[in-house]
Amino acid sequence: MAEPSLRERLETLREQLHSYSYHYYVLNESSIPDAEYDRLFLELQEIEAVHPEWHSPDSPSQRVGAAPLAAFSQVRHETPMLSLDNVFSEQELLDFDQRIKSRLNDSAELSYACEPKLDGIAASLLYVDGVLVRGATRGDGRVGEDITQNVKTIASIPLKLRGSGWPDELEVRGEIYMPRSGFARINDLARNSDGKVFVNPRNAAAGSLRQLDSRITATRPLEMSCYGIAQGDDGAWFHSHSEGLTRLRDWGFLVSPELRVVDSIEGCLEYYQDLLARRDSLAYDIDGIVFKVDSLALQDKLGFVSRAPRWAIAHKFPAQEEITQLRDVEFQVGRTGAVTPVAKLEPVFVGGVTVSNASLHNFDEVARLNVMIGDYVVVRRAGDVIPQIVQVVTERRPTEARVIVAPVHCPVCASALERAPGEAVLRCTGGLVCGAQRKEAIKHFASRKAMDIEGLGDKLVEQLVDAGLIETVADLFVLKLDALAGLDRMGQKSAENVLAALEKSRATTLPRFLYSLGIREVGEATALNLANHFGELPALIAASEEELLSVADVGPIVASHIHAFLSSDYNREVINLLLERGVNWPAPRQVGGAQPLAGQTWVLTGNLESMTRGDAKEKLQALGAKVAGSVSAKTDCVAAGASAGSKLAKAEALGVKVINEQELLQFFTEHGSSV
Ligand SMILES: NC(=O)c1ccc[n+]([C@@H]2O[C@H](COP(=O)([O-])OP(=O)(O)OC[C@H]3O[C@@H](n4cnc5c(N)ncnc54)[C@H](O)[C@@H]3O)[C@@H](O)[C@H]2O)c1
Ligand SMILES: [Zn+2]
Repeated sequence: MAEPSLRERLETLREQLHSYSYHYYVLNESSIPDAEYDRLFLELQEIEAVHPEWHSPDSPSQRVGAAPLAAFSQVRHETPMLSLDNVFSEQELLDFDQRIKSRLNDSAELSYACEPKLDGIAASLLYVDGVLVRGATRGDGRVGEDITQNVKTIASIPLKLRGSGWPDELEVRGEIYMPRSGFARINDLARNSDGKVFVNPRNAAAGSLRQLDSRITATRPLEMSCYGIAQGDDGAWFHSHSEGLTRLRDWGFLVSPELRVVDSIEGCLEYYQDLLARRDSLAYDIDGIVFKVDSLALQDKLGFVSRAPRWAIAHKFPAQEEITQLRDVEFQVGRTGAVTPVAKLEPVFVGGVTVSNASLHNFDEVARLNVMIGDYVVVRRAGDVIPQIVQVVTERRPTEARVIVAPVHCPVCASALERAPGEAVLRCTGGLVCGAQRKEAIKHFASRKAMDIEGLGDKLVEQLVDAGLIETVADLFVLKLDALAGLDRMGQKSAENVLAALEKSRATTLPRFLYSLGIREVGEATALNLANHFGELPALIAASEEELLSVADVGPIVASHIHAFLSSDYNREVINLLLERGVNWPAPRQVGGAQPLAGQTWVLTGNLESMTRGDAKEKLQALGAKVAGSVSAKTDCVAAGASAGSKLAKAEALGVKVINEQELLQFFTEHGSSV
């Protein structure tokens, strides 16, 4: 009874895997996440293991990659380019080690080379007499595509070898990949120009490399990291994998700086944990670790199976892309009124965390993804980037899937939504009438770089607004102890602390104050420029759009935002209340020519006792100085606090003027900047 259906399952799996592989290897797209592919592949292998009589040489389990595209000329690999077997758990890795040991009668010399498993596309480079003569893809492992012109555009691939001692013929293998920063860059470009947006760096690398026009490849940020040497008959010039790679490095190839050799499987496990912990901070995607028996003599003894060597294994990391269902879409309103569609997902474990929300950014993105409620989607969480929906698994779209309809009214205040011409973003027109915008505006006002009100975090702001205790930022300064202490999870002591922090925050600076107002597109730098330019608030409020345009870094759009904000009666009322309720900053100094440090570059280093480095920086900037992070011959002065280190030493070496904290304080006092 069960037999026929298992057989059917096998056929379905083979068919599906063939189709996914075709998309992946030939079209450079993924129909499903790798993790899903791996699960299906494993299921296939398990059925085939129980039913060896169903063996088929054409099964995906027996094959490497896919046949080359006819558009490229073909390259035959003298030494086949194989795949790797995978393990997903510590136990499976220990089993691998046991298998190795039981195959080798003597495993005394057994050590493993450990390398990151870069997620890109495998390539082979052939050098004759030290000159690159051919580049090829893996293809189906025996026949690949000739991509010589394309690999020549990749800067980390030497066209001629450095040093000496290479064999007459050298075939090097490695992974061509796209670093995450380059991937983000080309996708941003594509989004802004309606170009092709890639799902992940691997697809981007494959698509960029397999171009018939190498000029396109040349514009793509690709790199190649080498991890192997195809041994010809005269493979006697190196005796271990790691030795071979070290030679490659000498000859000018990029070899992973993470390469290590360990003498036991425990060392492999440690290596795995170490790199897993650092995964997000690497410049490129890796999907696991590759462990290889280091000794070539032992590799020879172990040999190969159909699609992979016995002496190597890939220990995969938890997936950074997973499949899940889009349950619903909610609309969030931000500080500037931008309405963001947020995907509510069936919770899924991806990139090391459980993800249940993902931003869909805006309606252009919804349209580009062609995503509907109820769809199965691929969620990617890699590096420190927030989770993204990168793709819809169209073949699994349920019949009851619903279109995501853009709202016409703000979900929070019911004001009309508008979409400025040429903008992808939908905005609530309610301004501070809108509760959502108000909450966000208050959170921003209290934040560290703004009014820096300690203890007034996001949660508390929400509570205060929801309880009707505050409506605007000005209301913060008339909060009563009883009301505060009466809030959930608050208590007398914390309430007192919040009031003390509010009291303390009243004394601020003009740039901070301007920044804290949350005017669209007015960040810290613009706020500082505005303060320096106008010197005092009334002059800024009275400024026309034209006058605003003469401020450094203020263009027409920013000028119109500033003008609109400061012209609103509502906003002016809030500003007046803030001033009435005690928010203040030091009186202005002479504006313009009176900036004693104009044109100078200063560097702050070491620990200051009387103020934070941020405060000192603000004061120096207010006096006209540019504050840099490193010392050079162009530095005018270094202010060094206690235990200053290398920057101080460098200043001294370069003969740059150095002052201590006392002298810095003195300077501030002389120039009317209170501390
Ligand atoms: N999503 C899909 O639809 C789909 C389809 C087909 C394959 N896949 C993915 O591809 C995998 C199978 O593909 P595969 O056979 O190309 O390769 P693989 O990723 O399982 O392992 C072999 C490859 O690893 C690469 N590699 C990276 N670093 C290496 C190193 N240091 N040493 C040796 N090799 C290194 C090489 O390119 C090599 O060819 C599957 O596990 C799946 O995740 C996904
Ligand atoms: Zn609103």
